[in-house]
Amino acid sequence: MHGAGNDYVYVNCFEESLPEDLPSLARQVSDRHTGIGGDGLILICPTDEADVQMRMFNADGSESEMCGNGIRCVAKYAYDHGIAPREEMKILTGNGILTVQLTVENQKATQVRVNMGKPILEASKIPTKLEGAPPLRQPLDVVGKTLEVTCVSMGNPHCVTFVDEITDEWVHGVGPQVEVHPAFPNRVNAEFIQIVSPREMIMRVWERGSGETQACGTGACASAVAAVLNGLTERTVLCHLPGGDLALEWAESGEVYMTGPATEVFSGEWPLEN
Ligand SMILES: N[C@H](CCC[C@H](N)C(=O)O)C(=O)O
Repeated sequence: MHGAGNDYVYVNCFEESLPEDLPSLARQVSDRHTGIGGDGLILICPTDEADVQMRMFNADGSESEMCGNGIRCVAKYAYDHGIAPREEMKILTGNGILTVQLTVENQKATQVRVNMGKPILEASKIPTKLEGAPPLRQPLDVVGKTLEVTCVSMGNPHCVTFVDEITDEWVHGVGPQVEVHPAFPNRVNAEFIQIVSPREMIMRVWERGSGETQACGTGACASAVAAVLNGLTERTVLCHLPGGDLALEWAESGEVYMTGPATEVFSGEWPLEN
């Protein structure tokens, strides 16, 4: 499945039992040459705390607290496959229980609106060694330049840099340095944002553990919060990503809402003895 091109291999753990070593399974299935191919592995699991539980692993096998494009696909899968045939659903994540609202056409979910919860702005909870709540336009030294970054967590850590034009040099040159910068004890996702208007922005991302992806839902939410805090956009903003568009709203109530697509591409079998 994919959400705006951010593709993961999903496993229905209501029906499958998996090996202990999930990080190595994530690395194997994510390989686009020797595996199935994806930005990572997402498990759809039974839980008595919500309709389903989501666990998400990056392509390098590291587990993340939250995945915005992933939660939309988890909700779609749970609805379409009868696990939770409800248009409003609760999903347990590493960032708590989140509520999603499905748009259904011909008995299939097509669009999903997620209440992503409130952004985490305390530097120590992002976590980052930079100062601030949140760190706003803080200096971050990388090879050859000092960035001005704004850091926000949506349950997972994000480091946002506003640029005049997003280039490969930013994403593939600077992104990997930001990901592993010592200012981020748990590493970080690195977003690069070009503001188009007070209600529109363009984003590319170098993800923690996966490299550049076509979209990043939590990253888009974190970037919208950073844009509002820096006075660059209104609280409702359309985010254009290489894989598609996400509609974001940082409501006055404090919650961030994200609306976007979710697509099931194909299903198949992966021989576990691989
Ligand atoms: N693509 C995901 C984010 C994955 C973040 C992951 N790379 C991390 O380690 O936090 C999304 O749509 O939110």
